[in-house]
Amino acid sequence: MSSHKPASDRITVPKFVAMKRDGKKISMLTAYDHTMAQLLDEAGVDSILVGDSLSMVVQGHDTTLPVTLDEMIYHAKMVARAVHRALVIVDLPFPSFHLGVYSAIESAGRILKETGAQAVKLEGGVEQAEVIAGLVSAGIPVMAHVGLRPQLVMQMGGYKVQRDEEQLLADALAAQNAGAFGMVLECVPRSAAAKISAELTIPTIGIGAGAGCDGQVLVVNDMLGLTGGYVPKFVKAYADLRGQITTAARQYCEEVRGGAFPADEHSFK
Ligand SMILES: Nc1nc(=O)c2c([nH]1)NC[C@@H]1CN(c3ccc(C(=O)N[C@@H](CCC(=O)O)C(=O)O)cc3)CN21
Ligand SMILES: CC(C)C(=O)C(=O)O
Ligand SMILES: [Mg+2]
Repeated sequence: MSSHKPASDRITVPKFVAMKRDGKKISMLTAYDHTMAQLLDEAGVDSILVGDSLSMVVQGHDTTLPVTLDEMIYHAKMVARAVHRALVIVDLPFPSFHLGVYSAIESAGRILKETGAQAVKLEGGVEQAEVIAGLVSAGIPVMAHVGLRPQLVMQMGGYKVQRDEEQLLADALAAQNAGAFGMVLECVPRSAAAKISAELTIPTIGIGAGAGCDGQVLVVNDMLGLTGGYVPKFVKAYADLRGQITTAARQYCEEVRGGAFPADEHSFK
């Protein structure tokens, strides 16, 4: 299916960055497949993240560590095929950027070549500055991810609010200086997030980081009320799709069992 929208509608990396300068808040949501990406793009979401959260949300793992680069690429292809306006960003999974700049370019290069996405995201600030700079010098737009970094869950022993302001600012500045075009700020006190956002020229996209960020991101399953297990405190439920899907599926089962479905209009003469 070809797009009828002019190419000028597309949110490119420079347009994404300009939204901060223009004082426009940036909306971002995750998506992992074609249907959801199409819905979000048509709803006008500015950016769609193919997050490694798909390890938990789609694949049912306990952490984001198991998802592979090949699996990220598989999902990113479905998403990018559906999206005409939003900036599509793909998470570099653990440990596809930890073996040095060379391996990071190999991983991120595959994402850009094979999926149709426009940028990658990686967890890290100060300690990933060299990798960010290497990717940028290869022409690959990089979003950083500072604060709570779910790929460090084994070291942290859980998902906790990150309160070391000095470290947070150092990470954010290192990512910006290395050439990142934006960054996610995850699970940091809102005062720290606001201070960092004011300090930086590139946009900050908050998740559990308060209203002072330049944009917001949520895991789409969480905000739609689709997540079955634990949902973090920073999530707002904009729908109850679990309830609606359960009701619909129950009704279907009843109607099949009782013979009410299919009616004549759902079959052929
Ligand atoms: N469905 C889903 N939504 C997410 O937002 C998400 C994932 N999965 N998986 C990867 C990470 C993990 N995330 C999480 C998970 C839990 C907390 C959490 O429990 N936070 C505590 C703070 C506890 C503390 O600081 O001691 C909270 O009370 O919300 C935060 C972020 C965010 N990401
Ligand atoms: C929640 C966002 C920021 C993320 O990294 C993910 O979905 O993996
Ligand atoms: Mg992620």
